[in-house]
Amino acid sequence: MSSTGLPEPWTVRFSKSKSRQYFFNPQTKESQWDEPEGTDHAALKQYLVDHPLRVRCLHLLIKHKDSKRPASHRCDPITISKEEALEELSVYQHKIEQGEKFEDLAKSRSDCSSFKRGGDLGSFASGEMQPPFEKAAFALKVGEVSKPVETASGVHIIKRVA
Ligand SMILES: Cn1nc(-c2ccccc2)cc1C(=O)N[C@H](Cc1nc2ccccc2[nH]1)C(=O)O
Repeated sequence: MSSTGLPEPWTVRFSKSKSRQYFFNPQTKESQWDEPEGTDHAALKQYLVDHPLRVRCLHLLIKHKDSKRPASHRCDPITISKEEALEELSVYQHKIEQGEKFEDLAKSRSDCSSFKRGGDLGSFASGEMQPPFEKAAFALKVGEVSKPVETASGVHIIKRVA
């Protein structure tokens, strides 16, 4: 039995087309919706808590002059330095710690086009976001807020919501 709770060599994957998880045997190339016979259901459940196939996050992005796309619905062009962006982000970090709603802060300040949805990026799997963002997002527990995260887009605060 592997740490997944699945009998070897079964793995668990996510079907984007069906928006549900499925099970795949890399030896036989079989795939199926149901858990394979002999699955330790409790161990599989815990594995998926510790290793989510997908996460859903909100984020607040502050771009700077060296961002890969230094443009925003808020103002063009963006001229602040990365240091100034980090300084401003720390103000929002404090507001979040003081209980201000993440969505409201993202709507008012985020330079990502997801601002209109309170920074909601929807759910995503590994491989869909820039690596530093993915690493930070998948390390969060549901409800947790990250420390500042730097990507080529700028500097972010991330909140995992599912
Ligand atoms: C990844 N993504 N999703 C949306 C989005 C999602 C839902 C609704 C509207 C927009 C926008 C983006 C996006 O790349 N936006 C970029 C900025 C950006 N760069 C990111 C890097 C990682 C995660 C989110 C990021 N957002 C932009 O507007 O210049």
